[in-house]
Amino acid sequence: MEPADFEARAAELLGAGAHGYFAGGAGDELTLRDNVEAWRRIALAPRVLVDVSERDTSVTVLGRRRPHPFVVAPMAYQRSAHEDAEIGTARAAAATGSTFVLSSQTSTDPRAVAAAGGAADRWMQLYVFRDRGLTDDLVQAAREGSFEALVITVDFPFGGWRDRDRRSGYVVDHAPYVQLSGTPLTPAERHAMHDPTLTWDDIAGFGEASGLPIVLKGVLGPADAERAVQVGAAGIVVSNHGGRQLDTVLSGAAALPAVVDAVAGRIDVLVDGGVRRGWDAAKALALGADAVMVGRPVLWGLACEGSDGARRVLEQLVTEFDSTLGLLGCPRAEDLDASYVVAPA
Ligand SMILES: Cc1cc2nc3c(=O)[nH]c(=O)nc-3n(C[C@H](O)[C@H](O)[C@H](O)COP(=O)(O)O)c2cc1C
Ligand SMILES: CCCCCCC(=O)C(=O)O
Repeated sequence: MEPADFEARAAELLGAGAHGYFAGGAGDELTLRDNVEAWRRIALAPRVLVDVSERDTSVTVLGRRRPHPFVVAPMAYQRSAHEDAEIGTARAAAATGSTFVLSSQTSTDPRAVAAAGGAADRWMQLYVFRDRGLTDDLVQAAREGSFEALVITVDFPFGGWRDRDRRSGYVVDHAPYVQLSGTPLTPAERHAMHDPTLTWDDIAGFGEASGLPIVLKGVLGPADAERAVQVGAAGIVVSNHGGRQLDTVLSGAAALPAVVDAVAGRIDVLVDGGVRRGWDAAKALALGADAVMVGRPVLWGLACEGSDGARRVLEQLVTEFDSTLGLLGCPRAEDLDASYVVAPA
């Protein structure tokens, strides 16, 4: 099976509830679809007669050189996709030189994920729960597991309106690491774990408590990007949470240029939502992103072939990205700029 077939095959393999949870978005899923379409609408503008015999796909993020710009997005409950779960995804990331972000709603103990990933790059995504003890435990696990950064997700004061989950009545089929009780929790109960009182005033405290750089995930506008700089974040992820929170918000691709302008190189900017092909990543870097996060495609690979499937998805993205640099006449990823794309008017 080709990685391109994983999405359809995963729909057959997974139960309707789990598949709807993984695939679905908020409301009418307009943003979910627009995330993918927005990258497709941006045209590439190649240069010719450039020596592209050697290419350099590497980028620098959080002060560290990385072999390519693909970061595995944090995704909850990966055991519902495949028994390899987060350990499988972390191994796939390590095998492909991808940075791996572990969700707060991991099915697997972060220390076990860290052990499986070895020396590979990994960040911990942090949800701030009403029960701060749960959040503190995750920060502690991040320190013990040598996670390099904390990715605080700021677009989830509570869960989005997700019709697929409401209709299916989906209940997570295993006990995640952060488990409030032995009883399986419905999505609504899980959504209610999140602390909706979280504000900008709280962010610096997480950096101080953890000693780790903070990346804020879920910023969509220049004013919030500026505030992220002011509170000392090391980076932001321009993201609408894969279209799962508020339907009809703008795509990461559309939001990116204004955020990049506002940040003006002071901190790193990542983007996610709808990145499906290597050339999508090239467009993101051309518009000023330092790296991209990829979500569902990795999950589909995991669901179909476990860790090997997730690895194959990432390998294909990296190969496509490398090929894009060559055919675009821009052999170094870090030389991509706005002259290589034509965005829709
Ligand atoms: C099933 C699923 C679970 C997710 N869980 C989390 C999570 O625990 N924390 C988080 O910050 N984002 C979470 N996200 C959002 C992703 O990190 C990312 O922003 C999004 O999936 C990117 O869009 P894409 O799937 O189109 O690549 C989740 C996304 C999916 C699809
Ligand atoms: C069922 C609620 C889980 C919330 C955490 C996972 C997440 O971010 C998501 O988008 O789903």
